[in-house]
Amino acid sequence: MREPPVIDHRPENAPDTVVLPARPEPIRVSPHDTAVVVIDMQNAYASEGGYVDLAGFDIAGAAGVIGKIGQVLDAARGAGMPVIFLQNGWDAEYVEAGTPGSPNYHKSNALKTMRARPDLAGQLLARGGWDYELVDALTPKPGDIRVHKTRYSAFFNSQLDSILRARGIRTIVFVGIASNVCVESTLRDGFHLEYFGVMLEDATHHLGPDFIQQATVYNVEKFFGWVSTVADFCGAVGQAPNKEA
Ligand SMILES: NC(=O)N/C=C\C(=O)O
Repeated sequence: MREPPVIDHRPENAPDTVVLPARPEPIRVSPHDTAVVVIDMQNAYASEGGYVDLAGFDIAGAAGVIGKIGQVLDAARGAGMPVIFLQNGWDAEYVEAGTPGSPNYHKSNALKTMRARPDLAGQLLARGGWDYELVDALTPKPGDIRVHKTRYSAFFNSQLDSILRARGIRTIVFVGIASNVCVESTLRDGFHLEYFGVMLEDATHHLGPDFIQQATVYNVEKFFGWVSTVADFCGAVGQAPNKEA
């Protein structure tokens, strides 16, 4: 079988690019125009006692993902790529969460859990609280960027698009939780905004049964972007000249 062609959106012979092995095709990336976007690695989504644990989802896979994301971030920072952490949630009064006139009010499992358990009122995904904070192991380093978001897609009503465009970013490497909700929503919106989205499948984790992860990987690979792995990402960007050098 013939090898698939390398996907490359830059002029021929653009400097400082490396080929990232990916499905369905390898894709050429450059530290000059690639950012790593870390979706919602907050206690809410990755720690025992956080929102998704309290809401009854299985978070057993989250611990492994934290370590994988740490490897990705070390490689990205070493290559001079921007690292952008998204944090999902709302103000302490939950104004940003929406009223009963918002679908979010009815679909958010955090809001539903708090309505079912009044002892948790004010604790889930509220800015300033433990649940909203990033997990300790992924504390941002100097130069990393944090962006607040209030809905599943990190592009909606946030600073993300401006931050990426101001830095000339064209390719976004996605890691984080949950593959099938905020990662996929953001990658899809990125596609419609003309970003090339790459999901590192072993640095993401899903909410729901295991087939859900496969469904997201299928959607990304077939319709919205590219799927790669932590080892391939670290191997590829490890060869890229550091743009600060
Ligand atoms: N970060 C996410 O994918 N969030 C998914 C569900 C939620 O925030 O309720």
